[in-house]
Amino acid sequence: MNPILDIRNLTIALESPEGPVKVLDGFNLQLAEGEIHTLVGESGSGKSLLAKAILGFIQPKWRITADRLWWRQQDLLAMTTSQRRAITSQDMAMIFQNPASYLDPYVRVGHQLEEVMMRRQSTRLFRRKREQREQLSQLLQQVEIDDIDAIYTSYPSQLSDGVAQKIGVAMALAHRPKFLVADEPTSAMGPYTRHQIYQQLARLNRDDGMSILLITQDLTSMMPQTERLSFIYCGQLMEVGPKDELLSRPRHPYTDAMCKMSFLDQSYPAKTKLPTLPGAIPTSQNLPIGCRLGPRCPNAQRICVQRPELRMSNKRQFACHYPLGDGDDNE
Ligand SMILES: Nc1ncnc2c1ncn2[C@@H]1O[C@H](COP(=O)(O)OP(=O)(O)OP(=O)(O)O)[C@@H](O)[C@H]1O
Repeated sequence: MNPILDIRNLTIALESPEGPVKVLDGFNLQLAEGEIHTLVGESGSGKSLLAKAILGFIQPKWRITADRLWWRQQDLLAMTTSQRRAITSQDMAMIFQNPASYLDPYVRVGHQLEEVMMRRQSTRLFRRKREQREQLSQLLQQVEIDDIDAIYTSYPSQLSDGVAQKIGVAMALAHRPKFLVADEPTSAMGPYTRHQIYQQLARLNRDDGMSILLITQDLTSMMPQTERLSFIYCGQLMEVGPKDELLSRPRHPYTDAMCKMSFLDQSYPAKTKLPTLPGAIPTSQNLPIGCRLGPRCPNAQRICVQRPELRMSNKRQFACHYPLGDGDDNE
């Protein structure tokens, strides 16, 4: 695979009163051209920070290091801010988790959408206002917004969370990006609308070759079209590989737990105690040493205070001293 996005050993350290905290700890991710990839991890595991690091939405006090943070073989960390911005605005887009973070509360939604189209598309396409309006209407229909006139004249505070999220999807897709990072893009939507939005993203993937990194807290909201999955826990990569292999035969105890928690492989009789990992996700001030899953892992032993190497097994990689199904390394 010649990845369009190649991330190796990415670490993001944030300042805290106790000193720098590695909220992302040596993370790896490779994305092939046209791939749909889902990143799964519980709240606070560093998914959004990873997305922001890829797109360059970085605060000056974050310390970011990596052996590689490459986009199409270009080193993003070696670029100036304006070089980076040019690549991001031309090739990439992000659907943010919280629409309020990118909608201006004082400006009508229609005006904000027009601004995005004007900024991101070639002006040649917008010789006439009518053309612009038509394209916007098409875009809004694609994200399942029917009452376009009403939405146009609304202020963000007048939108429901679901509609605001759809506007976020439309804004991200306006310039037909080559790479989309979708951070829980449908969390405020019902299952039918989620399905429609995922269909639309899959269409753009098929027709335009748009690569997609979908971010989610649990497997029930992943895109069904996902080809590969990555599991992240407390900033560390646990396992990555083809979706079907990981779901049918997880090697990492964390992948296994996430599958069971998402009820993917079992149906539970009424009143059965649901499977969860013991304990709670640690705060960033109390991160365990070595494998950060250690204190919650059913397989953990003393050696787990040492960080396990990422092991390669056929098309998957996992970081665990005591993986499930050991002896399967020749799968
Ligand atoms: N700007 C920031 N300043 C300080 N700490 C931050 C900042 N952004 C995130 N964090 C911390 O970094 C860790 C990872 O946060 P992040 O938002 O990436 O998690 P996440 O996996 O996206 O969670 P969620 O699924 O709830 O959005 C958390 O402990 C969070 O509190």
